[in-house]
Amino acid sequence: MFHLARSVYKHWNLREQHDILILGLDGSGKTSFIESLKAFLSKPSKALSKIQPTIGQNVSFVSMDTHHIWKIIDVSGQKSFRYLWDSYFNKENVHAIAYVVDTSDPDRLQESVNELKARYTSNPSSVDIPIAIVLNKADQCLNISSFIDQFTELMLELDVKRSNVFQTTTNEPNDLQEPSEWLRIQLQENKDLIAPSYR
Ligand SMILES: Nc1nc2c(ncn2[C@@H]2O[C@H](COP(=O)(O)OP(=O)(O)OP(=O)(O)O)[C@@H](O)[C@H]2O)c(=O)[nH]1
Ligand SMILES: [Mg+2]
Repeated sequence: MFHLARSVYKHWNLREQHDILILGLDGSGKTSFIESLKAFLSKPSKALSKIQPTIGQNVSFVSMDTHHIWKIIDVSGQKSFRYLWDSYFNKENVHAIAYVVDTSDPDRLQESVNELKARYTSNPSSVDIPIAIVLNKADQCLNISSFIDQFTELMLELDVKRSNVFQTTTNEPNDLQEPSEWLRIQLQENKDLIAPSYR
């Protein structure tokens, strides 16, 4: 009886963990996006002005509620670290992706599209991973439609099952509501394809 009660108690206390991969070119605003998400969720967060370019990768854990935790993997976008993207861009390793794009720099739009496309080409089953395309630096964007068109076309061309496009400015934490809520729903609805881990 004691053992039964203990296992019920243990099961009740287990939390669902989802691993969220944050990718995008250097300087697109990935680390700012993560810190802004923490601020939106009223968690301790770093001042955006103190963020330095990421060297390699950083992992942080964010409690979403009493039963759900996100392991957020922030990988550097610098060219010399992009080889690291490949080790995560795989449905065995992540439950969802946020792909952050700097919309203040149209000259790098094609590079951003090409880097994402290349990951799907080498890992075709990644189309099962929900992906939020985060069109960031909306405060400095002059022509958002070319970004929306290119990424929407890419998602259709690759037949990605669950994708959506969002516009954000990282010093507006409320901008994080829509992408985080969308990801939360996708993670639950996609459980049959990519099961969470428990901790
Ligand atoms: N105007 C504006 N600047 C932003 C926004 N988000 C981030 N930035 C700035 O963009 C620069 C790069 O931000 P990071 O968050 O370090 O970018 P990153 O993608 O993590 O870069 P790496 O770690 O080098 O891959 C910083 O100066 C940020 O303050 C935004 O929404 N609007
Ligand atoms: Mg960074």
